[in-house]
Amino acid sequence: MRKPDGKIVLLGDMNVGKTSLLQRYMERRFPDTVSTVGGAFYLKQWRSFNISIWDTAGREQFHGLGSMYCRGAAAVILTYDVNHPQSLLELEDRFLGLTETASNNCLFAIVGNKVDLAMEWATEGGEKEGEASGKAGGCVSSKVPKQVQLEDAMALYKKILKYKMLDEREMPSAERMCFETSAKTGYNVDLLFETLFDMVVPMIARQRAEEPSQTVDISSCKTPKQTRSGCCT
Ligand SMILES: Nc1nc2c(ncn2[C@@H]2O[C@H](COP(=O)(O)OP(=O)(O)OP(=O)(O)O)[C@@H](O)[C@H]2O)c(=O)[nH]1
Ligand SMILES: [Mg+2]
Repeated sequence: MRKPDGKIVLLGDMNVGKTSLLQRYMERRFPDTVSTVGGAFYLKQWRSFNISIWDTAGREQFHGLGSMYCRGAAAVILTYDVNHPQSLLELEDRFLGLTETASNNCLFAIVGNKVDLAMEWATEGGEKEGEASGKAGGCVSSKVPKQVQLEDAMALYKKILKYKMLDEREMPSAERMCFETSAKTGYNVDLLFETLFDMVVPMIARQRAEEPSQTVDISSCKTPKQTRSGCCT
């Protein structure tokens, strides 16, 4: 199997839905999940590139592994639960530091999952969206007001660019990189992953073009002169 050309990593607190998002996208379903131990990855072919998408454990006890999974990552998906403000704070307090090992021009997406549980989603017609994918989000009465607004995620995105000393003018806008999703209904899940694939592939192609070619052009090598004793110099 060819080494993946690029890597995307999902980070975030336990229970925010990292595994569910990845399984919704790769397996087109919303299965029961158990809390992730360590990490696992899927391989996705996008155009002519192989992208590995790494799911990581949010539990504190696996925290140290996060920077290993982030090594060389082209994009990091920082995931929170729109119904739990603490899960957004954790991204800055606990997870951002793990991304030091990611590539210098690593992209950051901020993803607020479980939007189907938020009241606004139901009234903004998200309910219909849920029905479209055959999974209505349930009656409005079971909803709670969304606790984390998209503006909060965009503010964090801008903070991350500053923290990484990246020029906002050269990076994708916060509007483009902040998503609200539901792994349960599928809402915005394809949009999230495929937006990132489309952004990561040109970066990989550029990186490949800049790498010294692995093959040696022997035609340019001079033929070694033979000494009297028959050794080459
Ligand atoms: N309603 C709803 N439930 C979700 C959604 N995504 C995940 N869940 C549920 O939330 C729980 C945790 O989901 P996981 O995908 O295991 O969360 P995780 O972030 O991978 O958790 P760790 O592996 O412990 O880090 C499970 O019961 C999921 O079914 C969603 O979009 N909407
Ligand atoms: Mg998981």
